[in-house]
Amino acid sequence: MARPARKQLAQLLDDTEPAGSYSAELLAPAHSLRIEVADLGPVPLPLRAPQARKLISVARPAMFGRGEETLSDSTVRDTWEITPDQLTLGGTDWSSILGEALDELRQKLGLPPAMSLRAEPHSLLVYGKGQFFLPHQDSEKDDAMLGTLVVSLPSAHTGGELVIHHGGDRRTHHASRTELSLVAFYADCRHEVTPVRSGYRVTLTFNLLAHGPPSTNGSGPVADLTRCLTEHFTTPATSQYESRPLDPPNRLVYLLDHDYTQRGLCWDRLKGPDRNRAALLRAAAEQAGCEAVLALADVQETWGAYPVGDAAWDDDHWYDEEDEEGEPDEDGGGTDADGDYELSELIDDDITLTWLTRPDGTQGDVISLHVPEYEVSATTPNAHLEPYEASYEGYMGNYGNTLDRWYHRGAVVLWPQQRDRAFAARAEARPRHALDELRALIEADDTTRAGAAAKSLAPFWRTAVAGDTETQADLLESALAVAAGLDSAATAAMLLAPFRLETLAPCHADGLAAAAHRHGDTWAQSLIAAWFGPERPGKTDWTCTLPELCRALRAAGAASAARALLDGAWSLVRADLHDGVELPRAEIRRPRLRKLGSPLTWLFQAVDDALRQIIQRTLRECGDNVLECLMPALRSPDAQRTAGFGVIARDCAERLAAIVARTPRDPDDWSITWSGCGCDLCDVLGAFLTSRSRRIHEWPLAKAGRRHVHTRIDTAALPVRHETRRQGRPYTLVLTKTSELFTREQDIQSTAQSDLTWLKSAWRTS
Ligand SMILES: O=C(O)CCC(=O)C(=O)O
Ligand SMILES: [Fe+2]
Repeated sequence: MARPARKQLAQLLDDTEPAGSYSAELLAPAHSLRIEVADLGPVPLPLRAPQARKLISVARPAMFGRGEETLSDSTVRDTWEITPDQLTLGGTDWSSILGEALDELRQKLGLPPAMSLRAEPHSLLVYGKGQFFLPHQDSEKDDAMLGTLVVSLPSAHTGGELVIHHGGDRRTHHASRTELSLVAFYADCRHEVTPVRSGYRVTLTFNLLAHGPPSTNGSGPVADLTRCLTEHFTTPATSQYESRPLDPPNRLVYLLDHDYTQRGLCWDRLKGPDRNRAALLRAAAEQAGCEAVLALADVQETWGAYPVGDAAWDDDHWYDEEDEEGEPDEDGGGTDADGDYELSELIDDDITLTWLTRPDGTQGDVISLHVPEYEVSATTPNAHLEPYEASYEGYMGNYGNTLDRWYHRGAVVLWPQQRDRAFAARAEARPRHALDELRALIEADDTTRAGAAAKSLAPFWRTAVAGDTETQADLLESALAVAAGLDSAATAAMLLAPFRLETLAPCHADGLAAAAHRHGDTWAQSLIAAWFGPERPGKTDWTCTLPELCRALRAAGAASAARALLDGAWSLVRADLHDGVELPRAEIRRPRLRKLGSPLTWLFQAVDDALRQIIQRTLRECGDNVLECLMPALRSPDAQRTAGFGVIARDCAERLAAIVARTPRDPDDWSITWSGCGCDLCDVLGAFLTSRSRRIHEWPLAKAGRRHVHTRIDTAALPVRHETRRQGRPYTLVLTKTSELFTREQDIQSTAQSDLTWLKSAWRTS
């Protein structure tokens, strides 16, 4: 089979890669730089130990940044720092020498000539014996910041090497004894300073800032890339997980090699090879009629893996890094970058876009969009890059041992500009914008286009809208407005169906009413029925909005929508109530029924007369356990103000009076009403239970039979003790009716009596 276009495209971009590198080094004569430190004066170079000690006397322990904080922790970073305000850098030729050096470094980093680099002093660092800086990444303090420049001053020392990591590769830089050594590296490179073993290491660090016009048109094989894009967007996709061919993809996600911050992600500040590749892709996108934007991707890979020997990370790693050259090979096998695990096969990979810039490149949005593998293209496989996190799991069921690795990568995301396809591609990432665009079309009376665009959302709309209640709440109002403006009732229903009932609030009443007017009552009823479908809420808490929501719906002329919501809500509460009253165990049943008191109150406050009467009748028909729901509801602060509760109070009073009036059980009546499953064992058990006189039953019974009888007794919560006498064969099951048979009934009667007294005074029932 021909290679998919997205793979050809990745290959094309590989062939055109310029000779850029993630770090670059050069030397400059020591005399070109003159450093003056406040309170000390000029610092002669090469530096000697007494001078270094003087520097330390005006320095402070260096801090390091972690997230938003700046910390001082000598187990992470142990070095002395002099801040830029204490420094004056000069020398007759310094600015021209630095300018030339920066231009050479720019070239070595693969950046175009149109771009210029500027170095902004950050600090002067002095490392004495044993001092170091653990692996870290510098924070990008400025939008234009591209990386870091470290200028090591000539000074005799051993150890104290600057080690720069990128994509499984690392480079070690030793400072010169006689010259200035300049090392520049991109901001996404982890780097460290190994402990100084003797002497002093002194460095000047600079933020590297990039300036220059954005590169607009990439040279090279734009025509081939254009052909690949066209092919990608017109050929049915194939997925390793699906045998049937899919629709042609609506998106191509090309993964870049470097990681970027949200602020730092823009076309003219891409790093190393990313820059040229993105420019080529952008030019090809224009030719192929595609939109191209930048994005950030979170990538997770799961590999089959096993540890190699015992090469664990140990304290000596500072000194033996040359021995650890672990290169992953083409197919991903081989040793991982740490040299700790042998990778076997790639089990799974998962790519999520987390940030998407706007087509005009000005801003971006936080998104969470999963990208299927048939939309992904990358010249550099993840395995060739350095993960920001890795975790090894021992034996994992089907897969044996696994190694999970996580990467952050920049990405170029492309989609066909063709109207509806571009709309769909953008909408999946940003449903909010899709709704705004649809509203704008509707407001401009372009309902034909709005209809077609809205319809194109169908394949992914449910997933796109399936966020938390807050996300949904942000979308529902617009979705209702759009639905009300669409000609097609089916498309309007598709747009609204994925919202959940919990999201629906009184503020949505007007929107829902408008949509119901546009598409009819039956449409609204079946939409609401869909909200009560399999994805309906598991709990009934959301019903607290019903009184206000239904009042607002009626006021907006959508009484039938209100009724549909109430019918649905009542059927959920009714089902919970019926399940609840049947529970035999009081300790489980009581709290469940008590909790249903609130939804029932809200329903009463929301319903019309007809439904209220239906509910009252249903409650009347329930068994006496329904009191465990109704009495707490009648005692709630809202009860007196709730229409229809007077009738409930009267019904309860009648029910309670009947319970109080029951003749107490004869002291010699040990009969228990019960019915079993109809099997022979249940027949025997039933005969014993219903007998007035028998209290104890001794029953030789094998294990399976004993278990059946236990289960029957326990699930019905019968006042019967069951014990097994482990003598003879089979053992004997001894059943004993307990006095709870009497006390339970007495308790029910005395609770009923006190409830009745309270009802009579609080509700004036007679
Ligand atoms: O001293 C060095 O070479 C590097 C210091 C460093 O990494 C930093 O200041 O972030
Ligand atoms: Fe650093």
